[in-house]
Amino acid sequence: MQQYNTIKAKYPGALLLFRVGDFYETFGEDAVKAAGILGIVLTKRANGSASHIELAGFPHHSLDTYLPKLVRAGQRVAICDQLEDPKATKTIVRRGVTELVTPGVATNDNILNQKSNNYLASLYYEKSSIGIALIDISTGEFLTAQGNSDYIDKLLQGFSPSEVIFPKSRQSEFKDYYGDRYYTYMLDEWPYSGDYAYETLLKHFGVKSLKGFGIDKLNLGIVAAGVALHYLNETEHRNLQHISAISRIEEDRYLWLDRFSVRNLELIGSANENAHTLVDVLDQTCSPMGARLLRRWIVMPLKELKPINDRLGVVEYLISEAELREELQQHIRQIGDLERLISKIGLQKANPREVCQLKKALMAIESIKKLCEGSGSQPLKAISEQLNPCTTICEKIGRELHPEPPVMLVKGSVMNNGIDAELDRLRKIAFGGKDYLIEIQKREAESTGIPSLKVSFNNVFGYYLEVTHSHRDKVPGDWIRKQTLVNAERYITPELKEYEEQILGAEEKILALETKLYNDLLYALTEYIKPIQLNAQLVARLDVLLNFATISIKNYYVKPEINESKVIDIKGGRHPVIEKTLPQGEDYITNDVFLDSESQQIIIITGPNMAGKSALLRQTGLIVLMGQMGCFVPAKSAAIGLVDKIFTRVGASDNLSSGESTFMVEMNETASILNNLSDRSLILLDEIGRGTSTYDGISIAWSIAEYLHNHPTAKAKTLFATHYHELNELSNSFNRVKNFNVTVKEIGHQIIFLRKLVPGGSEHSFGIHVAKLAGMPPKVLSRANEILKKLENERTGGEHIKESIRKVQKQAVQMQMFSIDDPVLVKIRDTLNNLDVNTLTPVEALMKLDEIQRLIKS
Ligand SMILES: Nc1ncnc2c1ncn2[C@@H]1O[C@H](COP(=O)(O)OP(=O)(O)OP(=O)(O)O)[C@@H](O)[C@H]1O
Repeated sequence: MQQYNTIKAKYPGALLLFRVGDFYETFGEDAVKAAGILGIVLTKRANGSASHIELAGFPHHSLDTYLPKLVRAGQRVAICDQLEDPKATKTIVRRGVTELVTPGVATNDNILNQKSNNYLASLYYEKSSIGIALIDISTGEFLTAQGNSDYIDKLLQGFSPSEVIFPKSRQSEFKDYYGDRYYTYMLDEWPYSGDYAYETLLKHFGVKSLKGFGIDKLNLGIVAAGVALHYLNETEHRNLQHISAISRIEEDRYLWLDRFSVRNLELIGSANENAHTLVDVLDQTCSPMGARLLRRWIVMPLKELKPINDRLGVVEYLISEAELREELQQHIRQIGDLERLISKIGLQKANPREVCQLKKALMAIESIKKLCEGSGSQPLKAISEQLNPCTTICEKIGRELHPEPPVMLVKGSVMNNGIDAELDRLRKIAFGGKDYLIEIQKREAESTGIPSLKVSFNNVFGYYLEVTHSHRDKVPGDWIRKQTLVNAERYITPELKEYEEQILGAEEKILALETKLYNDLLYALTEYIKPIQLNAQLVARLDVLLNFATISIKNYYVKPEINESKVIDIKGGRHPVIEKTLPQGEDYITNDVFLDSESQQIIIITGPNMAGKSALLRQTGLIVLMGQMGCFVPAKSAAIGLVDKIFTRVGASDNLSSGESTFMVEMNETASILNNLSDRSLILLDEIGRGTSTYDGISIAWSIAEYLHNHPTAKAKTLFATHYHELNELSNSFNRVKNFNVTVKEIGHQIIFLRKLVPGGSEHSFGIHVAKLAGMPPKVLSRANEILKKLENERTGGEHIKESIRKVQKQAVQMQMFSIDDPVLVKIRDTLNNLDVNTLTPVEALMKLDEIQRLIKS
């Protein structure tokens, strides 16, 4: 217990699994927790003279079953092993923690999800900027970036780390922003010193500067990255050769999706667990690496023409080459999770069967290389050139490793015959010895005249000769009797014992020698980590492109035309996810959407509840996003002028289920769009302003639309779905605002959703009709209809608001005219422009303010 307590104290906050013989034991509070989580028996054992301590344990070979359960329950688990052979020591066996497994630092296949990365995020705060590093120890990826809290939040959303670490001093800041969204761990301040983190990185990569990685200017990112490595070291992960590079997340290369877009467009996850997401529809990859890369491409589409067109070109080629496509996919299926496999080699944790899989993967890569080489596509040829089947090491594995090795080394027969003379000799003794025993049996049976004589083995006294009682008197005098059974007796002889020793000794030596030879092979493999990692990346890329081709054929997608214009022209567009989930027999109604910065910048979409407004907004976002990912799109045709940012906002009550959005939050977030607009942005606003009273809502929605229209530089393309048909008035005063509505047909008291987008506004919301669809009692419905009629008759509703709006509009126009070149405003602007804020004292600032105020009053 003394040894236990010393080790336990070194890992505060971790649940310690303490190896005792064949068991992992937990004690005290840990035992109570483990018993609860794992459903194992909690017992007590005497601890010193008076007290007792709780105890719960499980057999060591069940670690793979129990460890994931503990980690998934949010525990940090320190695995404490016996570090020497108990037989070789007379005192207490030496023990130490060999791994600290946390949700974000895991290599066990049972903890990891094949199709997603398992990132650890490390954050470092400095004033209003944050540095971030993302590391996946299971794949070797290591990325860094820095920026404001919006950017960092968006990265966290996109990469969804399993654990976030940050300095203790930022606890409240982090909690205020994220609540309990992430599993977190807080570190002391000291590792965050710039020098320490920088040195840690230099040492890890064995370099003199970080320039080669292109991150030398990211001073905050460097601290976060250094601390991430420090944390891996603290959690006893020291063989990190597979983390061979770090790269900058190049913000400017990717289409910016604000964090709401990742969620609202339901790209890789949804607030509603049962909802289908884009990735569910798009993912038919053949390898885990491909599946993971696809997720990355979905949240980080491109925004430069050339790489997008390169991807689209390969997809188009692969669509036309069915045979090549199928052959490539067959080979990719053979490769398995090469990326995680090579990481295990880096961590020196790969088992013999995994090394055998590596050989198969490399052989498949050789075939893929040939197929791509012989293809008629330049980008595929380029992939072929970079693929490296690592023939030398592949042959070495084939020569040295048994073709079908067991998972565990202890089972023996891992290494081939003929690679080590000593191993061959020992095997002859161990296995040939058994033949010899049969010979002894035959010889003794003949010489003693006991035909039923048997040589057998048990754990108590090893090899023995068994004689039935009826032949007892034929037993020679030099045999030593060991055991008497009901109808037989067991004997040993000196000859038998001598052979036994040789055989058992040989088996032990074989295990030791095989272990050494196997470890030598593993070590030799570490030389190949980099080329194999590159292979894994290239295969992932190929897999995703093949996947795009496959699903484009299956789902009737077309090649989009991506261009440098500022026009989005989608004909016959569909929502890729909804079209897959419609009841049988129901067709998705296609729609055209045209947006540009000249004549149709903002479309106000009205229509009854359930008409398909949100679907239309989202499908437009998704089509743009898919096109810029390099995938074909669900439409008849799509010409997309490059989009650099997609912003999405959904009115407060749509988000209520996730408990996140209040009207206030909605407004804050909308403000952030308005401050980050560009000429190539696409904005999807879904019932903004509906979380408040009609008047407030309309006023806010109105002013946002007006702002977007009148923005001096950024004519951001906007789809604005709303229930407030009063907003149709906007088109009267703003020439780039156009009204559309999603049609329905009224037949008597019924409405039929036609779901077609047509020009023009709509007059009602049909909310009461939807209430009927939802099964509201008829009494409530008829009363609602009555009240509606009354309100409409009194004209206190729509018309009243519209009149007020018209007045506001007139004022706005007057204000604008007033502001164009008013000399007072010009003067104020010049005064402000001439200020040097850096040198201004507070008193001077006040005086300037006073001056400006007087100007206005004058
Ligand atoms: N073009 C379409 N073709 C077929 N079905 C559609 C189409 N658009 C939408 N739908 C179906 O109609 C449902 C409602 O659509 P959506 O949520 O877009 O309506 P909405 O107009 O935004 O309604 P609300 O105003 O109540 O939010 C969708 O879940 C989908 O099943």
